[in-house]
Amino acid sequence: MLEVSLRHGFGGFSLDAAFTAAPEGVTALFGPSGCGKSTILKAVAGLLRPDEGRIALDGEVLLDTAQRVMLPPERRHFGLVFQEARLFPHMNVATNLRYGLRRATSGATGPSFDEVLALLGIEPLLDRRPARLSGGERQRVALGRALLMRPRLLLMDEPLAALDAARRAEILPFLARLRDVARLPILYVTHALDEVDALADRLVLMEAGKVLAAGTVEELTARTDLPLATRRDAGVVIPCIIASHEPERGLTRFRFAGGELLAPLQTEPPGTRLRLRLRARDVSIALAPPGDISVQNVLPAKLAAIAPTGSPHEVFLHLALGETTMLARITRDALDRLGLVPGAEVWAMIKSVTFDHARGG
Ligand SMILES: Nc1ncnc2c1ncn2[C@@H]1O[C@H](COP(=O)(O)OP(=O)(O)OP(=O)(O)O)[C@@H](O)[C@H]1O
Repeated sequence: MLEVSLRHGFGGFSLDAAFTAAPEGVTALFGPSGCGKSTILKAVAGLLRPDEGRIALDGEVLLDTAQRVMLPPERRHFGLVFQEARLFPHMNVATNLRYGLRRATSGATGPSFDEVLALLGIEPLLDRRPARLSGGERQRVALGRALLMRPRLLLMDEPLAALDAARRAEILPFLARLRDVARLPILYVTHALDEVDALADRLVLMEAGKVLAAGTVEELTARTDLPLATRRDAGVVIPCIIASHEPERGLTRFRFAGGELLAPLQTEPPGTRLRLRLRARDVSIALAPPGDISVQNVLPAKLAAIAPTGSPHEVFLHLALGETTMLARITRDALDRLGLVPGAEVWAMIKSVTFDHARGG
């Protein structure tokens, strides 16, 4: 486990943040520009000495300002990936990757050279120089080089921010595979919610140098008291599994901890784990199961709580479907017309669902 506790000041900005990251999987530092995400990453990497702080990985202290301990970056054995790939321009891809292998942490295990090539799909690029690669290809090579150093932790600072939408979509599945295969803690800085949906297991929500909340993506997206809830795409992210395909209807059936959902036909085989984002604006409520409607997904739910949205005319409903919480955003007028009160048994009608990438079998 990575434990981070930091205080640092730059002129008008002060950082005061503490959080932990799980031994495996992606912990995303998420928040608006200037909230201190990169400063945290630099301190964890050993590139910045904070005014005060303590950082430990699996119990080993890397920084403790009170004890005057600060391990230099090279002794931390962390892999770093930035917005721009920072490859050696005069070396081809193969040589850039072998550089990573030469710097590998001695005694550490990890994917082999060939496994990294296959994982990131970079075998066809081996003879090329970085100038002849697309932005997405360069980032895949940078990831490969970082992975071949057999790091104990991967630090990624907005690795997709410099790419256009098409390149981002191309590289996200590679990052998801890397997360599933690498068995490392990954600290991932981003201000893009689609990257959080696709990659993050845990979320550290930041604002103005402070940690607002930390927890699993499922927990935090189900809260209505955080800035996440003010976004147009606010809504819960829920883990689910492909139960079956119904190709003649063009549908795939998903199972989650609160029931089943139908969505447009997917290509992954049954058994594949995915996460769905159910936007609160796409969930509406009925008191009785409606007939003759186009909405595919109508599920029984219990109204657990009613919460403000920040708009005087709309409210959030926290809906309990078995173990799963869903959010609906409806008008106050609808709330009054239906006479909804906590405890009410309702039907949740889900107009659409959006997907992230496969989550490792
Ligand atoms: N070396 C520095 N000297 C002075 N101020 C700095 C320095 N580095 C960062 N800052 C300031 O500290 C604050 C936090 O910066 P930081 O880069 O950590 O934010 P961020 O959340 O990563 O932002 P972004 O998403 O835009 O990269 C900002 O106000 C920034 O201007």
